[in-house]
Amino acid sequence: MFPRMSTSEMVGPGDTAAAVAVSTERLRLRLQQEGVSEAAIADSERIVRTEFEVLHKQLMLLKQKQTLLLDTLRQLETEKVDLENTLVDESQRQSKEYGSTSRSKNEKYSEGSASESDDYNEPQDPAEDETDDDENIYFDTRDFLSSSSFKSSGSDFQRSEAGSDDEDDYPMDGIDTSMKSVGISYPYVRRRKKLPDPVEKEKGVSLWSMIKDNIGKDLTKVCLPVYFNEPLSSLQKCFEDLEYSYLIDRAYEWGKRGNSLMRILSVAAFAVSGYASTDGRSCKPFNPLLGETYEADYPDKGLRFFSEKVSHHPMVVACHCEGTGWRFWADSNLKSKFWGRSIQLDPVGVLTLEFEDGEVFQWSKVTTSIYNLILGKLYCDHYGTMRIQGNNEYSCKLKFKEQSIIDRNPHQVQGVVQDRSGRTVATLFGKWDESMHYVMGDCFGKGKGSENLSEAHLLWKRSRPPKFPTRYNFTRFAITLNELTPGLKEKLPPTDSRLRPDQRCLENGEYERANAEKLRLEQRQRQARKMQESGWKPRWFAKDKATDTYRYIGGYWESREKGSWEGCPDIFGQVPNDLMITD
Ligand SMILES: CC(C)CCC[C@@H](C)[C@H]1CC[C@H]2[C@@H]3CC=C4C[C@@H](O)CC[C@]4(C)[C@H]3CC[C@]12C
Repeated sequence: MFPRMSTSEMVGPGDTAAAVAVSTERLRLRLQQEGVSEAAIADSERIVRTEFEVLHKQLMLLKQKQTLLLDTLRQLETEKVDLENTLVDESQRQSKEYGSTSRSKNEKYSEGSASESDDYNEPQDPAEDETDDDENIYFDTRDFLSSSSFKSSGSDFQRSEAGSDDEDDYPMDGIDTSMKSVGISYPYVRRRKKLPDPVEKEKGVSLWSMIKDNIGKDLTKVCLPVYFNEPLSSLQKCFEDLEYSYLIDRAYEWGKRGNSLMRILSVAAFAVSGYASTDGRSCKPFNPLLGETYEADYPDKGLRFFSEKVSHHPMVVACHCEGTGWRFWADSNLKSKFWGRSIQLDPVGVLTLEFEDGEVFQWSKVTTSIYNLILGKLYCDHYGTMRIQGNNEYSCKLKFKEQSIIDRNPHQVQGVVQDRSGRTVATLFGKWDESMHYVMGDCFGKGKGSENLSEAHLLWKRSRPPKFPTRYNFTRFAITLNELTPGLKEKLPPTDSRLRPDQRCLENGEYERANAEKLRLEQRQRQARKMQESGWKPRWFAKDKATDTYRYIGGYWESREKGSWEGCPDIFGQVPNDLMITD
């Protein structure tokens, strides 16, 4: 950040004579021409030399001062970042210590003063300024969750902690009893619980050392060595958003029973739940090659998912998922901004969830920022407003609170469900990395007390961390995504992410080979722009002109059935000579 000075440049005043040689030759000649005496000439020479020395000393002193100043600045910068990290670590540690704090009821809700929240009742205006009032409307969920009133009603909140390994996928604790039958008919599928043990020992490389050479470039296009990657592609990462698909199953069931409020509440919980897997993850997913695909056939979740990289410039990934009684699709493109010590990612694109009965919900993702690129532990946060627009009675507005460095209680999400007249019928609150609850009515509205918060009902709770932790901080679900389950390899098209060699090598911990393969594929990928310009089209998606989004055109699972993958290029293989770029 600051120009470093080499020690040889930092010459002290004592070195002046050695460092500078002033020539008085021309002066002497000139004075001789004038017939000045030798004594006067020698005198003049001495005067010039001493004056110059004084000047030089002053210059050196200034230079030294500048160096010191730069060092102090550098030191301060380091200390500032350290301090920020300590604060963040400390607040995270504190927020983990549930139950250790017990505050009085009055104190408990003091941060959630009732008066500011009437902005929820305003008609929805996309241009409205959302940040101004954000600071005040969040009450402390941590304190609420540790309150005795809540503990009694949610006594089984902790229960799944001790549960057996497999019941985790479908947690029932705290959920309406009538919903317990949803999804129980899905078959059991055996999936792996750990990643392969690494073959090689990994080397540490500093991220900053990589970034500093690439300042000013688009960071998504910077080629980083494989150590910064996790063994998943962005296509597979899309599927991570569906980890808690049982919330959509419940939403479907609620709607079928005529309870559209519970339907939208479950959909809202689903929209938040997708963020839980980003907690503690600090590696980059693989950037898929143009035309790369990923399928996830998960009968154990009652769904099948499919995604394809549909554009390289800009990078767009499209996905389509068919569940039991619903369909979900999205295309996403990230706009990134580099802020020096952090990167801001703004997802562009709409997520759509359509139920068999015709009810449709649409929403967009909030902003994600990645912090501590230079120093400290990398972490990400999500913030902004998410609006879930329904085509029926209700819509929902969720606010993801931006974390500040002194935040005792980060990752908070709060929201309201409103009917068509704009009346708030239910309130949601929780944390994107923990759980979401709802309360009937408008409990943050004007003049409302927060007493009814003790009536909160659990909508979603994050699954337990895996039994075998990975260096990538994968969730149990993420661990299963790149698995080649028995018989699957033979059914996959040659474009599936699971067959990408560098990613497979990384998963196996063969870092050297992974790096070599990554370089080779990146070289290949350079033709992507050319391919796109010369009319390349995605194989399974097409752009819908009316909505400007990519929609699945169908046929993937049918081709898979037949095992015919004509028109699916061998994107991971060697580049045929006629396609090589020679420039
Ligand atoms: C500079 C590099 C090495 C470090 C950054 C790596 C990690 C933290 C970054 C790289 C890509 C990022 C993901 C890209 C896209 C999305 C979709 C968005 O809707 C939620 C966040 C999420 C899921 C991001 C989370 C953070 C992420 C995983």
